[in-house]
Amino acid sequence: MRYVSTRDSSGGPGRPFCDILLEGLAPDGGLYLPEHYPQVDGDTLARWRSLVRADGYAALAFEVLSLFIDDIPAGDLRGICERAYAPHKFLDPAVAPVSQLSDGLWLLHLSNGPSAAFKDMAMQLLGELFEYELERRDTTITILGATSGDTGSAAEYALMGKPRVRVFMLSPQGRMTPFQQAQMFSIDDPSITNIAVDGVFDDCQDIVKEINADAGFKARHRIGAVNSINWARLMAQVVYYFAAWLQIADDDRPLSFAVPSGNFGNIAAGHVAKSMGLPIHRLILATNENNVLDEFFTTGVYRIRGSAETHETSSPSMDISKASNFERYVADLVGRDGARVADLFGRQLREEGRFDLSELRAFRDQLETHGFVTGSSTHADRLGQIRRTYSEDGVIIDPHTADAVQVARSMQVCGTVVALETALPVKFSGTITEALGIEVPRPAVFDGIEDLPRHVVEVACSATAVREMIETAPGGAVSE
Ligand SMILES: Cc1ncc(COP(=O)(O)O)c(C=O)c1O
Ligand SMILES: N[C@@H](CCOP(=O)(O)O)C(=O)O
Repeated sequence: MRYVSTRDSSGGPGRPFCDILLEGLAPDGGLYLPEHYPQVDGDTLARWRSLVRADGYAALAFEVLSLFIDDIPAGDLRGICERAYAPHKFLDPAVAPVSQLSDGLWLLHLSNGPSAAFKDMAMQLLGELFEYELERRDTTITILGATSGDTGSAAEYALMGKPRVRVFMLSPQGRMTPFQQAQMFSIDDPSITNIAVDGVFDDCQDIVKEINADAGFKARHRIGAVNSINWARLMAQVVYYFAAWLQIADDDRPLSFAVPSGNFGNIAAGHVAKSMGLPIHRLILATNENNVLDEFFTTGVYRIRGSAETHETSSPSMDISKASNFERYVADLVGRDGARVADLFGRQLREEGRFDLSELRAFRDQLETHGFVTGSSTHADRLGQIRRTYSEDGVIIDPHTADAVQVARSMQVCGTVVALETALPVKFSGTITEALGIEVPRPAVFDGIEDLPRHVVEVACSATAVREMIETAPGGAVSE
């Protein structure tokens, strides 16, 4: 499989997987996509159903990833998957189990990994892939990431102690929950630098993109990415849509997935799974009050918002108003026309802050072809769904999962619906206590993290300031 940038109109040959794994963002500012989505037929799905039952999640991951990666020998890739998805790393050895609520809605549990959020599902794999490829090339990488609360700790847990990796993680100062801050900032590792930026998540993400666009700096420091701008993140997330379907559907019937959405990574993986032939009826996209994506699917207009218009909500990890991965979906909508994507994302968004695809035939047909339906949720909705799910089923869901459950329950989608559970409630205990009046159970592994010393530096919202930090930190520039 070869990969091309969403903004590439050259028609030239694509790049191999391991190159784009390390590169993250394409040099033209676009995001990498596979040249085509590999197709999976009914016989393969039937074989995978037996496989996942007998051999578990890692075996399924190997099968799915083999369709996207042809530059790692099969035996090595199998080992990578087995290490990434070793059952002992997850609170449930099934890795991504499902359960059903009494109203019929299913939950896909994705937050049983080391950092208690769905990001672990991809980040554990990325940690293994980076280590493997850096050793094979005998080189190093400087990971520059942005987090609104969950990507950061998942990445740091996955990369901590890996000798060829340095991490610089930007987060919006004061906008993460006390638990999320404690999780990240308590990490005491000289190769990990937590940077609290005076801004919102989108500012952090913009800094990451600006620094990536500086080709000289990127090459000098071997800048790589762990955000979902890195295709490997999305690819890993595709696996659990298959895992859910294989666990729930015992025939060929389609399922719908309700996905709490911010940066459009999680649901983009669902779009890829559907495009590969997984029987998916609807992709139900749920936003919080920061509803740029809901607005797009309702009107055809994509209008990004600045920090002043980005609400601080009780599902804070989704306080995002510029959804990075949306570019991948738009590339599919415009038939992989790289020049058009470059114009929409590289020019129109920068100059006008918006673009309008309402007249595009593919947009008008998207319900038929791609199956997106959307809605948004409020603080009151979130509290209501947390209360309802607890009182009806004794299950505590986190506020982001509650956004998905709210939108799923408010829609008349026929057939079976699976809501993606994206974090453990302990990460957002304030909101849970507000809803239920109880303390949230805490896995023993997180006991006392708030009392540990904090390792974080505060910087102004500027790429220059971050560049300087990378430049002066130990293990700096690489000389060829
Ligand atoms: C807990 C949680 N749920 C949902 C999301 C939304 O996922 P995505 O950004 O991939 O749309 C995020 C992060 O953005 C998150 O951290
Ligand atoms: N919710 C994320 C935001 C970054 O998204 P990513 O999927 O692109 O890494 C977070 O918690 O950091």
